[in-house]
Amino acid sequence: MKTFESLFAELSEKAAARPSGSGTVAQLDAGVHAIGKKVVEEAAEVWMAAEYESDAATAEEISQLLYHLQVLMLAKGLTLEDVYAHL
Ligand SMILES: N=c1c2ncn([C@@H]3O[C@H](COP(=O)(O)OP(=O)(O)OP(=O)(O)O)[C@@H](O)[C@H]3O)c2ncn1[C@@H]1O[C@H](COP(=O)(O)O)[C@@H](O)[C@H]1O
Repeated sequence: MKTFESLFAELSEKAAARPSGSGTVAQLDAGVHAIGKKVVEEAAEVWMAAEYESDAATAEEISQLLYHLQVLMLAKGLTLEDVYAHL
């Protein structure tokens, strides 16, 4: 099963290799402003799913929020350690 760490490693490789067709590369090219909007959008979807949808739907929305947070980390050059230092 994919984990937060393994997804971050995968996305870091995509950012470096820039394979064609990667949504992550497209997001990074769109920039911090666009990625930030996706983070806010996904956060709202998490909230709505938690209040009105199933646990499974909520878990899926949370996974999407985590993905977009990782894309934002990459766009800003932040590492897992930078974030974990504050946990
Ligand atoms: N885990 C994810 C992931 N979660 C969410 N998303 C993106 O976030 C979007 C979810 O947004 P919504 O459900 O709100 O759908 P949407 O509004 O129609 O989406 P958009 O039109 O905004 O793209 C999806 O369409 C994906 O583009 C993800 N995109 C990629 N990954 C994983 O990231 C890795 C690298 O992906 P690529 O860079 O695309 O190769 C792979 O392992 C993927 O499984």
